[in-house]
Amino acid sequence: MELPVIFVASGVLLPGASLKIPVKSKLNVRTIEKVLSRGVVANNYVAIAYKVSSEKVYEVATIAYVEKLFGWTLNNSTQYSLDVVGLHRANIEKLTIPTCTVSKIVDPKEVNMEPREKLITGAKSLASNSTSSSFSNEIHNLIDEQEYGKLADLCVSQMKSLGFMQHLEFLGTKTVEQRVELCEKWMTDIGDNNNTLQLKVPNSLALANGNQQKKLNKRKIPNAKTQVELLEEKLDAIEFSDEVSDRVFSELQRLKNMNAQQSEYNVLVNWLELVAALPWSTSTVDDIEINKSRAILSDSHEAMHDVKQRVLEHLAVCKMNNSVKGMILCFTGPPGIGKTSIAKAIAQSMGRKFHRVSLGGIRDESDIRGHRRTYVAAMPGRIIEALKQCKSNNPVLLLDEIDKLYSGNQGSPSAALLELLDPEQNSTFHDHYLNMPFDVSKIMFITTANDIEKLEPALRDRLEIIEMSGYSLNEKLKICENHLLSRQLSKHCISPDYVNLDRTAMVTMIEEYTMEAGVRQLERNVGAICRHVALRLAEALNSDPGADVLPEMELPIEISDADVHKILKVKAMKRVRIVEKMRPLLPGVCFGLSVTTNGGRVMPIEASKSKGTGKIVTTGHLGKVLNESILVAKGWLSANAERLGVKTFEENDIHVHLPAGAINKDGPSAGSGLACALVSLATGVPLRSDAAVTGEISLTGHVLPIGGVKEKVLAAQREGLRRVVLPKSNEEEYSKMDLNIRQEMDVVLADTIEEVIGAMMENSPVLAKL
Ligand SMILES: Nc1ncnc2c1ncn2[C@@H]1O[C@H](COP(=O)(O)OP(=O)(O)OP(=O)(O)O)[C@@H](O)[C@H]1O
Repeated sequence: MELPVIFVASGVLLPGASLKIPVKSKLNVRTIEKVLSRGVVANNYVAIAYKVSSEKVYEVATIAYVEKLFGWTLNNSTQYSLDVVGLHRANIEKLTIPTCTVSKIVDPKEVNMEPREKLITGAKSLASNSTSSSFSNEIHNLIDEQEYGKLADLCVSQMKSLGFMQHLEFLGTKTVEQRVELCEKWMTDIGDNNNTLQLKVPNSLALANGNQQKKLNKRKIPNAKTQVELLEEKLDAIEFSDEVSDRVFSELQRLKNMNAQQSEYNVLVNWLELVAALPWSTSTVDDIEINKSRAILSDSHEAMHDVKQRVLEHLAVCKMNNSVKGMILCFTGPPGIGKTSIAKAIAQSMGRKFHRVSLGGIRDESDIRGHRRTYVAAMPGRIIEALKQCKSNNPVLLLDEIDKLYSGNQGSPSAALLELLDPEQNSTFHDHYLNMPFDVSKIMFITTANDIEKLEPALRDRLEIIEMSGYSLNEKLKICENHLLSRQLSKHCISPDYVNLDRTAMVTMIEEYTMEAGVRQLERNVGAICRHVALRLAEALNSDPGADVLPEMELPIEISDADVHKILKVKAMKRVRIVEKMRPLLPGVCFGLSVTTNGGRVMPIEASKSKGTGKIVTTGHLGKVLNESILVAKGWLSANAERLGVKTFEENDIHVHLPAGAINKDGPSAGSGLACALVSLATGVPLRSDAAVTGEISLTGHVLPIGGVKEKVLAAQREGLRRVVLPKSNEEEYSKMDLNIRQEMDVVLADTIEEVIGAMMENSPVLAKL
């Protein structure tokens, strides 16, 4: 049989025993990378071969089963750790690295063997000295079944005082008889030397001693004792760095010397439990294949081609670099557009674990870094807690809503994030509770934010920002058909054959019952439809509980747009179309466009005049920049009044109002809209009621670029407007938009205020004077 071969120079794996092999040599690492880590962690068999000198390999090997394979990188080199269980002895026939051909050494049946008293007594003594109940059970089973060869194997694997060569000698024995003899000999030797096995003690005395021991055990506080022992076992199995190891084991020693009644006892136990539960050296092996990643991303997400492309580029760099150090993605955009779900897809395509840490509303630095152990009810921070749950030190960690961190009295959480996300510092991330450095540099951090402007500049500087914008109607339809519907149907346990959701019904659901850039409300609406269908199905089933088929019901249940109105009218608020409410437009009213954290929206601008002295009144919670834009628009109009043949507002007071008065509004992009509203007010000519405008203006009449082009155009489309006037300088962003939207919308690119007014007014005498 041909098996991958792992070389070991100390420690022998006997059949029935298990062994943890830290794989450090290049030869073994290469074997693992070539053969073992190809997508499989367990279900692998290997031959463990023993190096007796630098050139010589012992002729007998162990065929072993790989229970676990861990991989991690240290100083740019990959290391592994194998957990193996011994199965058989085997002769090495041919050694061709990375594999070798071996033939099993088959033991003759053990049934005819006379009971071996010496072996049995020694084994029982070993069992009674052992703390592991599974080991003593196994010993007793083997004694009962008279499997003396296996019993000898198990006993010898526990004789820690034997050397490497002695263990090899034992492995090389060809018959059960030889094995048992050797084992008995060593049991006696050990008994002579240090009494470990206590073989010399007469049976009756040993029994009495055993009883005494049991009584003593009863008197101990069993839980407290076992807890510390278990902790020690767990800690022993972890590979710590020297610095951490010194600290952990000195604390363990302190715990052992402590009285369980002391108040610090539990604090120390909890701390050590955390240390033992953290993945200090446990990582998953990255499995990045660009084609596979591309397929995962496109299967799980509709549209967002630019974002997927950026993500693939990012994954390619991770693959080439074999590291994710210093690459922190930040998905930004309105809610419900798939920021969280694309991060999940990234983790899936890398073969890493995924964990989401929600940072919304955090005010306290200790939420991230933990509390010092001296505080009552101290806890580790969210990062260490996440690592504990992931059980791997290289997960994809999603730091959700980093724009919603606030600074409180207890320090600034953003400052703690700075250290966490700094590639130079995060290999020694310091959690106050853990109070030891933990290497978080292998974690792939992904962050999300609705409003990137709210981030601290230093934090923003660390992030690679990927802007995501809302979806058009067609994109939402595709998402609904291919993802949301099937997800909601399976959530409500409804077969897709039972419902048919009409396309017009979906359009109604999107246009009339949602007003969002993403698809979260849409998913909720689909959920409401599914609940309605579930109710109808359940009612039909109730009428005849024993029926296999649904009685008197035509399947699939057709859901038309009329049904959508019926179902959602009671459950969801029908959206108010502000544009329709304002039509027909009066002179002085203009549709502007703005971007909020919920996506783009159409923002009406209203201007009216009354007799007065040229004063300007503004209402609607306008910010400083917006107020200044009004002055700029008025200034431009006054300067050009003569040319346009309009009166300036010297004998009038002007009132400018932006509805939805409770919402703060600011920013320069309303400049073009304000200029249009004032020109319309001055001339008495209403603006087009199917058009919206956005753009900053200068006093001399130039139209300057703005942000959020896609969001604004999509908002206009959602509101049923046909024309959008954009600054010419934003042409590039506009040209990157979906072809369908560009064909559907009539977008005018303007460089000057005159061009804007030309596009916003039709058939007006003013146009001739421009
Ligand atoms: N392009 C898409 N294709 C398929 N499903 C999508 C797409 N975009 C969003 N979804 C689905 O919409 C739902 C909401 O997405 P998600 O929770 O990722 O939004 P988010 O951007 O993280 O929102 P928030 O900012 O509120 O956290 C999810 O169920 C997601 O699968």
